[in-house]
This record gives sequence, C-alpha cells and structure tokens, in this order.
Amino acid sequence: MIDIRLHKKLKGASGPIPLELDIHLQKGDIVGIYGPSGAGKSSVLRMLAGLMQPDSGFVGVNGEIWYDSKNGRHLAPRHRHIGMVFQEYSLFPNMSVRENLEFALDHSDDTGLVDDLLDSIGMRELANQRPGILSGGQKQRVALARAMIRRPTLLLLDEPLSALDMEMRRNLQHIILRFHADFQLTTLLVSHDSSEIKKMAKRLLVLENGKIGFDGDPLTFFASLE
Ligand SMILES: Nc1ncnc2c1ncn2[C@@H]1O[C@H](COP(=O)(O)OP(=O)(O)OP(=O)(O)O)[C@@H](O)[C@H]1O
Repeated sequence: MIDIRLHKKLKGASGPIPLELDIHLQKGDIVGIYGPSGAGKSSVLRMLAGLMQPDSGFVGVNGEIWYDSKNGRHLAPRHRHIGMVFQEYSLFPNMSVRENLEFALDHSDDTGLVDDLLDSIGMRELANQRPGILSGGQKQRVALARAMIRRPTLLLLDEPLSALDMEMRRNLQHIILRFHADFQLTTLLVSHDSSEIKKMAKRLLVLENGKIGFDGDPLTFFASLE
C-alpha cells in the first residue's frame, strides 16, 4: 500500500495553484494521471521521486516513510525505490547502451540482470552502441530497462511515449505492461492520450488545478466526455 498526502503551493502562470492530493495506491496498480497542462501532474511525480519538496504531507510506501513533514523526514531520491522515465530521452550520450544500464546498478555483480533486460527489450545486438545512433523508440526502451535495474517498487512514467509514432508506442506499451508484471510494480503513468490510458490503466486520476476531479474507472471517465 502506498499512502500519498501532498500539499504544495505551485506557481501557476496566472497565480498560485494549491496542489492538494490524498490518495492510496494498491500494490500492483497501474494508475493513469490525466488533466490539462499546468494542472500539476509532473509536480506530483517529482515530489514522489524526492526531486521537489512539498510544503507538507506524507508519503509512505509499503511501511517505509519517504516523506513526513511532521517529523522533518525527506528521504533522498537515491534511497527511494523508484524507476522514472520521462518524455525527454535521458540517457548518457557518451556511454554505450550497456554502460547506461550498468551505471544504474547498485552492485556490479548484477550484470546478469543487464543481459536479461537487454534481451527483454530486444537490444542485445546494439548493446555496445551509443544512444546517438538509436531511434527515439530504441532510446525509450533503454530508458525503461534502466529504470528497472534497481528493481523499483514504484515506477513513475511522465509522458514517456508521447514523442513516438503509433507503432512504437504500442511496442513500448507492451514492454511497460510486461515490466510492470515481471517486477511486481506499482505504476503511475502521466499521459495526454486517452486510448493509452484506457489500454494501460485500471484506475484514473484526473488532476485539475492541483485537485483530483475524478478518481475511478478510465472507461467511465472518457465515455463521459463523448
Ligand atoms: N518547484 C516549483 N515550485 C512552485 N511551482 C512550480 C514548481 N515547479 C513547477 N511549478 C509550477 O507548477 C505548475 C504545474 O506544473 P506541472 O509541470 O506539474 O504541470 P503538468 O500538469 O505536468 O503540465 P504539462 O501537462 O504541461 O506537463 C506550473 O504552473 C509550474 O510553473
């Protein structure tokens, strides 16, 4: 179980946006986050990753406290068991694909996992190439594999597929679903694509001006827009 209570006064283009979130995620959930630009979606992921400091609140993940403003606890990002993939390709350009994965390892004796992940994303042949020669889809496959290296409990995906064409999106959606099952993850997926959310998520949170406007079945929500 993941308990999330976050309060933060965001600085919106036309004034402050008080972000207020109080949600519980079940282990194994894939939860979509949808909403207009500037609603606070990326900020929520960044606070969970420990990259943005909330004003107050609490984040508890399977009994471990990552953030508790009452006790001044703020676990550093590197100590949170998270995997993150964002829209921008974030690979190190001067390292090979394999080195990008190895760099994320905690223990160098886990190189077997690197090979397994390279196989599962179909990139063993390109393991010694640098990211510069890869397509966008190949780069995101490597980024997803790299996010798995530390066996995260929480996977944070912020529009990871939005720069890709339809075929590559489908391919990556399957990889995400497979990783989600194999690594027994809890996954938060920010997406502007309703079909992607309907395909991937069983639960949808719609964020509007920092507040949850809908929490429930994605099919119900998107049907209500038609
Ligand atoms: N560290 C910060 N402190 C206060 N406000 C911030 C901070 N970082 C971002 N903001 C503001 O929070 C608001 C929400 O931004 P955020 O990127 O979370 O929205 P979003 O819903 O992900 O938007 P988009 O769909 O366009 O990516 C923006 O107005 C932004 O300027």
